[in-house]
Amino acid sequence: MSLRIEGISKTYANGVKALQNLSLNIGNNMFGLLGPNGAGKSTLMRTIATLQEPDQGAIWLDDINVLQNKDAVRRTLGYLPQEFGVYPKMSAVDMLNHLAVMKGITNAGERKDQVEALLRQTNLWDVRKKALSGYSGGMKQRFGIAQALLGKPRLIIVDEPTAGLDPAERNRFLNLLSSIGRDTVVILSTHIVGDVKELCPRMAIIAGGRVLLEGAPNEALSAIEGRIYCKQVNSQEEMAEVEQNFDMISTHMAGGAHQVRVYAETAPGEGFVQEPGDLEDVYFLNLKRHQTAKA
Ligand SMILES: Nc1ncnc2c1ncn2[C@@H]1O[C@H](COP(=O)(O)OP(=O)(O)OP(=O)(O)O)[C@@H](O)[C@H]1O
Repeated sequence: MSLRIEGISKTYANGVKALQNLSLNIGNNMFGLLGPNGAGKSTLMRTIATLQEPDQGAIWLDDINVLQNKDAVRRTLGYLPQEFGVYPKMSAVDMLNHLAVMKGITNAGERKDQVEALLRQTNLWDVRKKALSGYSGGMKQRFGIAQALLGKPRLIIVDEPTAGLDPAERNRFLNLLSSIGRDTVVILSTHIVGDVKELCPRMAIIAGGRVLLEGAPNEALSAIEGRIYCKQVNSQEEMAEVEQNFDMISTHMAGGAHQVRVYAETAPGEGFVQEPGDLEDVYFLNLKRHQTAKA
């Protein structure tokens, strides 16, 4: 299965250009859509999920014209939106049953089997009779995935699912996502680089409604290999000097001291130590280039 996004643009009534002629090719397996707040991720996710119209462009799911055959897409879509809405006093098992009927799983036996399998897969079996309103953040997100997987969708969209989860729950959630079949298109929208690093064989970085980079994380890392340098700086003046003279990517605190990371084609000089590149470097570098180009 493949999803082709061709030249999608969206300008909101207030003039914000959320998507600007954006094109992407997304195949089976997990695709990471990485971008800062306001990049246009949710707008794109809602558009693919047929909940919102773009001003221009086309989307194809294999040979289905998504914008013109919304019902066909909805039948094969699983969607976990950024805001999943109010969690009712209903139990997980009752709510899943209800949603399964809404999704057209009318055969009672099949529905029971699917609901049970999903509750087990998302590790919610033991709490299936508890009211959803009493679930923790991580449990709610796992329930969100369970409902998205109802009806065995071939296109799954999850919008910023790990924001606000503690490390153990985030881990559990990412493991769950990685267990989704490889013959499914899964789009994971996130501003957390680690989510993409851990799960996605392909990714895109978007900002300002445009694609800044598309490809495999490994290829992106190869492109910066041997060009990342780190240095400890001990004063604001030193930091300003590095910022002025080098292509600074980011600053981190390590052991109470500031470490700066820079991108350099050749060794930048005294005090700098070469470091292996990280996907965060790729991300920050692309965002920086985007900001500079805009200025
Ligand atoms: N309904 C709307 N009306 C007007 N502007 C909007 C609307 N929805 C989103 N925007 C604006 O469009 C831009 C893209 O927003 P979007 O929510 O798609 O980005 P995002 O990458 O998902 O960001 P976030 O992580 O903050 O949700 C932002 O500037 C946002 O303020």
